[in-house]
Amino acid sequence: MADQRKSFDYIIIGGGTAGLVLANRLSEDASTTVAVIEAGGDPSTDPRVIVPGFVATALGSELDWGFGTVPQKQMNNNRLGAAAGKMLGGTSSINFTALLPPSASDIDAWEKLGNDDWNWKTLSPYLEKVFSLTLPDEATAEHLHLTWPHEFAKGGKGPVKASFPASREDPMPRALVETVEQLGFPLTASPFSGHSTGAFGGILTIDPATRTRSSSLTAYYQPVASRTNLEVFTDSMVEKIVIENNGEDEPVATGVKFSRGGMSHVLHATKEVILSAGAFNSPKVLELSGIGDPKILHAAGIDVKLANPFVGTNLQDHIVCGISFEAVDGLSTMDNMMRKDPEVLGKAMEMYQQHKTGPFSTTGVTSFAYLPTADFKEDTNALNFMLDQLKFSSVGNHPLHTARTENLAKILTNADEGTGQYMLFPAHSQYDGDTIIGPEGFGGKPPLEGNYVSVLVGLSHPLSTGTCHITSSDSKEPPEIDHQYYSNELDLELQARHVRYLQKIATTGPFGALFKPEGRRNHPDAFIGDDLEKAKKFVRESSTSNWHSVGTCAMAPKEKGGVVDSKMRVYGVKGLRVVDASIFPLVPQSNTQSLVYMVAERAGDIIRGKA
Ligand SMILES: Cc1cc2nc3c(=O)[nH]c(=O)nc-3n(C[C@H](O)[C@H](O)[C@H](O)COP(=O)(O)OP(=O)(O)OC[C@H]3O[C@@H](n4cnc5c(N)ncnc54)[C@H](O)[C@@H]3O)c2cc1C
Repeated sequence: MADQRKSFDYIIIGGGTAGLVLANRLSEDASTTVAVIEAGGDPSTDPRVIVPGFVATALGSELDWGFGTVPQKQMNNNRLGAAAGKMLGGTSSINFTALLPPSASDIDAWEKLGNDDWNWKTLSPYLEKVFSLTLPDEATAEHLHLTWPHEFAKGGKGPVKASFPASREDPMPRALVETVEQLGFPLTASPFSGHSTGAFGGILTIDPATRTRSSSLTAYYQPVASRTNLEVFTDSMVEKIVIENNGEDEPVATGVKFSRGGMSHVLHATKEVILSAGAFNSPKVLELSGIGDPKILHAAGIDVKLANPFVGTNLQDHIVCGISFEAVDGLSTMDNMMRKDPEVLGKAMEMYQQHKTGPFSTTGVTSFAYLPTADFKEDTNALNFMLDQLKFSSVGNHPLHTARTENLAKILTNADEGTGQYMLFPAHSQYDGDTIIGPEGFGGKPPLEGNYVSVLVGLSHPLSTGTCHITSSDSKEPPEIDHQYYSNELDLELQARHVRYLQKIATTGPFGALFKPEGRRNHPDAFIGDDLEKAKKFVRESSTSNWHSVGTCAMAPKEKGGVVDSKMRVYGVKGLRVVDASIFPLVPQSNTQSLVYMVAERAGDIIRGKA
């Protein structure tokens, strides 16, 4: 044990993205004692975490919980990877570093469903509190058409450092922006404004000075690690929250039981236990502690302390599918890196070590677009049909389904809102079959021959929801994860339309000029043409997780499937909050790390009575 102290004001379960933000903020007051209990280790000196381009080597290793879904019925029974970081920094230490803030209307929808004060106005100031953004030099900014980030760059003073990965030598990001503009979708506003559609050069949470990963570990923990009122217990697996009935009207969370080095320990919390174990492990810890659906708890042999059938439900993710298009000769892609060509890897290492440039200085993703469903722009019949189907789809498998369909209907009828998030990755990608990343590494499948650029699209507002539950009382056993991707047919319909549209993007304007007209693609079924049914077939067989799982301890009124209230307090238990991606009631358009940081900062203010 780091110390002999056994009692703390706050005990945070999970030193991940949200957990370390809270650890920092709550321990600002030197008279408040804070403990963090983290299952993984401290990767502060691990190159797999520090060097952005090594990200693929961390996936599937001991730094990753290595979860996967059960076979997905609507996806040819494929089992999809469900990676999550297991170390200080959590998933912010293993993610692809893309910084895409949420859209305002999606956050406002959280308030509309019954979470008072959770709207864009109250949440957006935290963007500047969390992130600081360094602009590239003028010539690169000009090359990338970067007119929009200046205001944010001026205001953002937060500890998580962000920068642009694209360089003037790379024609792809600029070409994508110009082509998407030509297709009628110019960038409407800054992606930091909450009201933006169109394409833009991507921002990554990479420190521009050192070209290393900026995470909750580097930004929120390392600078305050010497505080004597903050203790972090690594390699410590939480088994359960201690919940007592002290004769009060409600049970009280009084401490945390965890194992370390084969020994069991208990820490006592004088104020609160805060659960920040992530979208898969937070419901697991609640269930192991006797909070959840009595049927699930009984089957696992656990006594019920508090019945709530919604724990571990409402699991959402931005399911993603993409086409890799064969590049024209001479276009430099990352395919040789993916094939682990020793000469290419050696040169890349030299560039990184000597100049902090080259493929290892980035995670590879360079540009993005938030786009509406292009088909609906002209085909109002198709749009109206979709809207009608949404009305009939109002009975889903979770009470929040109505809020989800209402939000999607609003978005579909507003040309300024995206339904798909497009991403450019400068190499081939193949997602047919199972995509669980094992020790053999990322991708799993033999690399394709040739040079490719992948354009991927993630469904911004999925209607399908799934579950994440324990099947055993043993905390070492993984939870059973079942996203039930595409179980709502409208998800398939929308995704198929987006994926079909990728072909239009890859054959238009300057971006189209980067590909061989009759070139190869990542799968024989990726030659979709106009055929929507073909697109659906490809989507079913070749989609994978965008690693944005959220929602399993939803913040919502209890009757709407809530597990926590709008102050993130677990219903029916005193002294227990959940603060992490699991509380998102509706997954918003965004990459999830930005919102996890924002939510955690706001939670810190709520707990300290500042919000
Ligand atoms: C491979 C990958 C790539 C991604 N890429 C991006 C991206 O480019 N951009 C983006 O915005 N988002 C990305 N995401 C998503 C984003 O990073 C996550 O949504 C976010 O970091 C989750 O934060 P969290 O605090 O909810 O959970 P985490 O950061 O996962 O923190 C949970 C912590 O709790 C610990 N823990 C869990 N159970 C226990 C236990 N029983 N005892 C003790 N400790 C425990 C874990 O080890 C972990 O440290 C990616 C995710 C993955 C998996």
